[in-house]
Amino acid sequence: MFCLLVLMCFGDKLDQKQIEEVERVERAMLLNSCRFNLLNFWPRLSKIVFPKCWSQFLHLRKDGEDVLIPLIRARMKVKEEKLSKSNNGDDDYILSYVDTLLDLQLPHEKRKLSEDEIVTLCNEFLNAGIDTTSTALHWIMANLVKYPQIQEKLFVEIKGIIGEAAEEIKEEEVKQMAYLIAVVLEGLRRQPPGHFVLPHSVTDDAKLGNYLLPKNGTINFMVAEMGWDPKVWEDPMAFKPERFMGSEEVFDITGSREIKMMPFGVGRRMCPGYGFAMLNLEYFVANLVWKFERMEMMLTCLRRSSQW
Ligand code: HEM
Repeated sequence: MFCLLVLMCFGDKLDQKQIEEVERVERAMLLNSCRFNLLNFWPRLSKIVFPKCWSQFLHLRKDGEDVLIPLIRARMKVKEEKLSKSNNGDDDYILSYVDTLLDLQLPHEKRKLSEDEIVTLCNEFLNAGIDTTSTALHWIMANLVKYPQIQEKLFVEIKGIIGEAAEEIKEEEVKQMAYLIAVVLEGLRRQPPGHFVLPHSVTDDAKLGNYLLPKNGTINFMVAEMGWDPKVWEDPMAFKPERFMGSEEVFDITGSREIKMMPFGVGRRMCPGYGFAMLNLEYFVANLVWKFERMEMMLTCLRRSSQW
């Protein structure tokens, strides 16, 4: 997952050492982010009140820049070389996240992003996309191990669509697998990777039931509890993908019609990576179930043949 996101971010396959460096700086930033939140309360004052925390933040930030800026500059060079080539329709060039950031023109300020801003956006992209997806994948696979009958049903669906001989399930095939999609949705309902969204604030005084939400007040949402609400979900703590089956339409995870769960948030600030995350989860779950079940079958045959 990490290598995939790094490839999408920088467009080049990095070597193991570079990947490890990116992982080290991203992890350090992520693990310390709660502590550094302290500095947000009153930024000018908190720098003075918490000097140790501030200097650790600057140190980690500098460490991150030292690792990411050379990768961004290398990408800039590759992009310039590509532009200078007469043949522009060149084939193995992958458009990366950094490419789009380098092209971006801020409409109001009429300027491009600075290197510093690009580093921040790459940090956000990598930190927001990696642990969320891998945590969801871990939980879904754990449920499939716990409930072999669900795994079996999924295996039968996959076999029916791709045929017994196929080695790998492709991107376009996973979208035909209704039960697979239901398994992924049930995983995100039952164990959403984030129990909250990012902090939001109300732009005006608002009333919610008997409560007043004052203008600029920070609010958040109990994402996990929404998915476990017995008024909305029957037997909410059970893992039952079937609850997402039986309707003609695919469940609306964006909450644009009604909000029954919101693992990716909803509205304008909803996770921009939700389509990619869903595809990743469907792809990995399907291929893991397919490969390991087939491997298990082969091992059983081998075991049997050795007994004969
Ligand atoms: C299962 C996987 C994922 C889950 C559950 C998830 C969930 C979320 C949630 C709850 C938010 C906050 C939304 C809000 O505050 O209203 C968010 C924000 C965000 N996500 Fe995801 N996410 C996932 C995967 C990804 C991936 C793969 C990417 C990128 C490739 C990504 C990029 C982002 C970014 C950049 C933001 C910040 C958006 C902003 O500041 O407005 N996420 N995500």
